[in-house]
Amino acid sequence: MDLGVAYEHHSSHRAASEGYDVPEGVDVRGWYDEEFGKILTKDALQFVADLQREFRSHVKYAMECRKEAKARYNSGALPGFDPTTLKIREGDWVCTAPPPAVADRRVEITGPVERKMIINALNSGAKVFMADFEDSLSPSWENLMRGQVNLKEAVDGTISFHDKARDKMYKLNDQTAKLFVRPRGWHLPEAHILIDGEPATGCLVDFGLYFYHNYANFRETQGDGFGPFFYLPKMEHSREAKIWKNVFERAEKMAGIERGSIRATVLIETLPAVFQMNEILYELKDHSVGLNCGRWDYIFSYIKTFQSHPDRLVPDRVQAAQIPIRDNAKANEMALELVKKDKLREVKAGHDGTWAAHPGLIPPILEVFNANMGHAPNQIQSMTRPEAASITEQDLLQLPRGARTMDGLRLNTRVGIQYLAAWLTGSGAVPLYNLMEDAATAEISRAQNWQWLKYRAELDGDGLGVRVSNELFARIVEEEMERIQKEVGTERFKNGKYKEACLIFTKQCTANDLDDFLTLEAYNHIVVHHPKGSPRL
Ligand SMILES: CC(=O)SCCNC(=O)CCNC(=O)[C@H](O)C(C)(C)COP(=O)(O)OP(=O)(O)OC[C@H]1O[C@@H](n2cnc3c(N)ncnc32)[C@H](O)[C@@H]1OP(=O)(O)O
Ligand SMILES: O=CC(=O)O
Ligand SMILES: [Mg+2]
Repeated sequence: MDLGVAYEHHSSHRAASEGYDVPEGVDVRGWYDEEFGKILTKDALQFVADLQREFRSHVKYAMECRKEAKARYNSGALPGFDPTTLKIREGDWVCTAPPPAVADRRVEITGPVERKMIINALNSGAKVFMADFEDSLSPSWENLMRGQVNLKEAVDGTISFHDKARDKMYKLNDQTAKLFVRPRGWHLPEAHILIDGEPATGCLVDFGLYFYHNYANFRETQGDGFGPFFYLPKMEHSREAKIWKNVFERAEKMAGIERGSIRATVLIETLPAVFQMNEILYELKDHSVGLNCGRWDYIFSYIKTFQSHPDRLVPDRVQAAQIPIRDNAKANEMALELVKKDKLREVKAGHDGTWAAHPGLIPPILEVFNANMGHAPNQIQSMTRPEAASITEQDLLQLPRGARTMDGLRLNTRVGIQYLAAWLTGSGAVPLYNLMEDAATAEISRAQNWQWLKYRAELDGDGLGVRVSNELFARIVEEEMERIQKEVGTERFKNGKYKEACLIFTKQCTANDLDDFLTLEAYNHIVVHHPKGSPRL
């Protein structure tokens, strides 16, 4: 496997072999840092290696199954309910009750595992904080390992941060949000940790290190005897949930804690998973704390699943997630109104809670949920949805409606390149044009451009009925790069990774076949192996 990784000397970092004490078969290729060494202990790495060895063939098989499903969709099939699991969909079973610590989750804040953000999020007044190794984190060695250090201190309650420029100290309040951790999706490798000569599975590293170091403290101080708690992203089938169930049970056994202690909320954010919700819950039923929807990845997955279905071209993505607009009171008011409308729809549809990408959104969201949920901690018992039983495959596969415009193509390109440039330099979530952009929204930009190029989509709204072509796209890329340079300034443009981002983004938009994930290729550009004794993979 050639990951095309870079080999660099980090003058401030010592060789891995000088520091990390690794178990048999484990090779840490990321640089050595004393703080990271407290996470990458021999015992913790042994636990990760045990998980990897026990589950790697299951993960490989699940990824092969994804490929087979993709081949079926590419030859015209539509996703649908699996007739062989009808019994599960119609069966009389329930998931275990939510642990008391997280019975009320009416507003949850999300954000990367960055030190200041973790403290701000835990102090934000939200019921839950989802600390993210996924959509909002660029998975560099630095970010991942620093993130583990930060989370350990957060669970210990000792985390602090000094903003030197503002001489401001950050520390935890007495009352904090309950912590959930979102590991990476099953598809991403962790190229800085080799196990038996192969890159480890990214999410097993995220989960394994976090669980190993925090389960005991978490259960004592945060989970009322349960936990730790997780969010599970980007799954496409219940067999992937089953791997998580087995991983959880393996971890519970290692820790000597009761089965069902670890709890997880699954994000339904791929089109195939929409037809697997019961099956996913069934697999995880003793470890479940419900489902949530990931709308941005869902849109991306819709495009990806229907990549060979030109009758399903999607309209302009229009916008990503709202965040407050600081310098324009009127625009801010309008943004908050949009957020409230969106959240009202969710609470009325029976959601027990919702996500906020920024602390400034918590008060308006709480207002909507409090007004509609009253004093009940959730709507599990009170909300009945009789019509849910009659939802058909057709309902879940409606054709997209809406306009495709030149502005949409331009915005996808401008935002996609800027996001990727930020990601390559270590930022996985960025505010762009007053919206929150992360890996999922960037995937929409990239996949939508690909789809429109592939099928020479006709763009409305320009009055000329222009069709998207490689020539048109090349011109747009050039113009949008000029615009980006003007907006960010020549110096930042020159020193940033805009050109590298542009190359990766345009290559993927114009590829003959749609790459499965933008971040899978981009990852090769951020892997930095310590050179000592490391032959090319
Ligand atoms: C599709 C999905 O998967 S959604 C989930 C994944 N995405 C995310 O979680 C994105 C989360 N949001 C963010 O990362 C940030 O809000 C951004 C990057 C979009 C904007 O961040 P900033 O530019 O720092 O925003 P802004 O300057 O308005 O921040 C004001 C304050 O709020 C804090 N803040 C902003 N967002 C968050 C957050 N999500 N969690 C905690 N604190 C936050 C900032 O740290 C800053 O704190 P300070 O006043 O102490 O310095
Ligand atoms: O993870 C959330 C999403 O919308 O994607
Ligand atoms: Mg997502």
